Formats: sequence, C-alpha cells, structure tokens
Amino acid sequence: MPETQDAVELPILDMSQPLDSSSLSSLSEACKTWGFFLITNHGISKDLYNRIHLLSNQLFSLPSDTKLELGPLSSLGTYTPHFIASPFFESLRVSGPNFLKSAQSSIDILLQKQNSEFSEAVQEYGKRMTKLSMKIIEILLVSLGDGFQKKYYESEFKNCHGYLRINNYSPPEGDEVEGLGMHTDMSCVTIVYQDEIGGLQVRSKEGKWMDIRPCEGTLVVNIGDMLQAWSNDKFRSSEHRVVLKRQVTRFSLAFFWCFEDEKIIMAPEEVVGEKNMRLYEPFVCLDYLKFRESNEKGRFEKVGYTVKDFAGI
Ligand SMILES: O=C(O)CCC(=O)C(=O)O
Ligand SMILES: [Fe+2]
Repeated sequence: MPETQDAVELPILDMSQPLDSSSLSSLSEACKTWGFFLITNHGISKDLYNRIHLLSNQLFSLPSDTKLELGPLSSLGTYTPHFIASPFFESLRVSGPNFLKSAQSSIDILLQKQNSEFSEAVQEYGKRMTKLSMKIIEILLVSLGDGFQKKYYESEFKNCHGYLRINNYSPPEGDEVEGLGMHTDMSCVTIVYQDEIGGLQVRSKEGKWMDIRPCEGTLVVNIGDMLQAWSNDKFRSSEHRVVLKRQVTRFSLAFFWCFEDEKIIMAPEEVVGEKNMRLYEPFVCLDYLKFRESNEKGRFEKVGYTVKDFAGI
C-alpha cells in the first residue's frame, strides 16, 4: 500500500452564511486542486447520523444469507457484499427521490417484522441531503462566474437525482489496509459523513496520499466525474480511497448527487471559456456509467479508466 503522508487543509464552507468573495475563491481553489471541501452548519444532526448508524448495524449484523437476498443477483440488488469492492467493505443502497419506499423495500426482505424506524431516518437524511446537494451545486456555479448559477442551474441541473450508500467496513486483523481502493465517483458531487475514525484519503496531483481528517460537525464534499467533464476541468474529480486501521470498525454514509441517465454531458461554451480548449466530447451519462461498469468487472468502484479515458479529447 502506498505510504500516507500529511493531512490536507480543506476550506470549510458555512452553509448558514451568505457567501463572501474570499470563501468563494478558496472554494474554487480547493475544487480545482483537490476536488474536496468541507461544509458546516449543514443541518444534519449527530442524532440523525447516530440513529442511522445504530439501525444499520442491526442490518449489517444479519446473517450473510439473509443479506444476500438483496445482493447483486437479486431483483433489488441494493446490497453489495464483502469481496466485491474489497474483503472489508459491504454496503446498502437507498435510492431517491422516495427514500422511504426504497429503504422499506430492502427492509421488507431483510426483516420479517415491520420496522419503519430505519426507513424514516433514512428518508429524513435523504431529504436533507437532496436540499444540501442542490445548494452545493448552486454555490459551485456561482464560483464559476457571474450569472452562471442563473443561467445553468435550471437548464442543466434540475433533473439531478440522489442515492445514499450506507457503508460498513469490517476491521482488519493486521496493519492498515485499503478498505476501498482508489477510485473517482461518477456523481456530480458526493457528500460523505465519515465517523470520527477517519481513514478517507485523497491523492494529490503528484500522486501523494493525504488524509482527510474528520472534523466534528463537518461533512466532506467531493466532486465527481460528471461535474469534472461538465465544467471542462474547472472542477477536479478527486481520486480517493479509504484506509482502515487495525481492529477498528468504520462506518460512513455517502450521498451521490447525479445527472439523469439520458442527459448529454457537454460543457457550455461559456464554461469552457473563449481561450480554452474543449476537453471532452459530449457523451450520454448512462454510457459512461456502463463504460465504468464494463471496465471494472468484479472490481466495484476501482478505477481502471475515468471520464478522461472515456470522453477526453
Ligand atoms: O467511506 C467513505 O468515507 C467514502 C466512501 C466512498 O468513497 C464511496 O462510497 O464512493
Ligand atoms: Fe467515493
């Protein structure tokens, strides 16, 4: 495993405050350099997170056979078992816009008895994340230039949708290991709630792994491939991974905010800028998702190829 070095200093965006020009410029800088930033006053309480954590633990501790009823070969396919992304990683997906219904259909299969506590907590989380994602996209558009939010939010981002992945990492016996290997997300943005254990790392442009240290009250936001392509590389889709510490269980919630499948991803002229070259051929969102799937057989979320390989000029 490549050696870890320092922790990266990321700007913290206060979601309850109006934006000033200095926070905007540190945000654009971070999005270009790292593809990561932090947000605070985001409206997700520790209590809501703890509730989802507790209820998810009950689900993840069910027997493997039960969980596999939601596995890749099942009709719902919401559960990713161990040994797909890594031996340490398992995950449950809940899709919007009706998070309640999506969570409930998984619960109905996993548990014999009625249990709405989990679905209700996840619905609350999904609703709040949806609002946050929309606000984050608006802020990112503002950071791109004057009038960009007005011009492009409705026309380009109004059909985005979100899904939540509840990630459970089992503890390694020995030394540090990769719980989730290096990858980029295929979303526009991803919002991650990592617990106080830490372990999320970003790769610098020079190839050095840096810790994203957990910071009480903040959530981590990272740019995904779709926004990198749409912004003609004004935003960077970060390469990141998760490292697990010896004998420590890790839990995280990752919310992916994505373009609709049929959308044609093409940076508007004005976003490319007169003096710059267009860096991507226009492409259909779903075609890239399929490309990634077919190039990662059995290696869920591992990057062999990215959007540059797929549509880069
Ligand atoms: O578990 C984490 O902190 C991040 C997970 C992640 O990168 C992903 O699910 O794409
Ligand atoms: Fe990721």
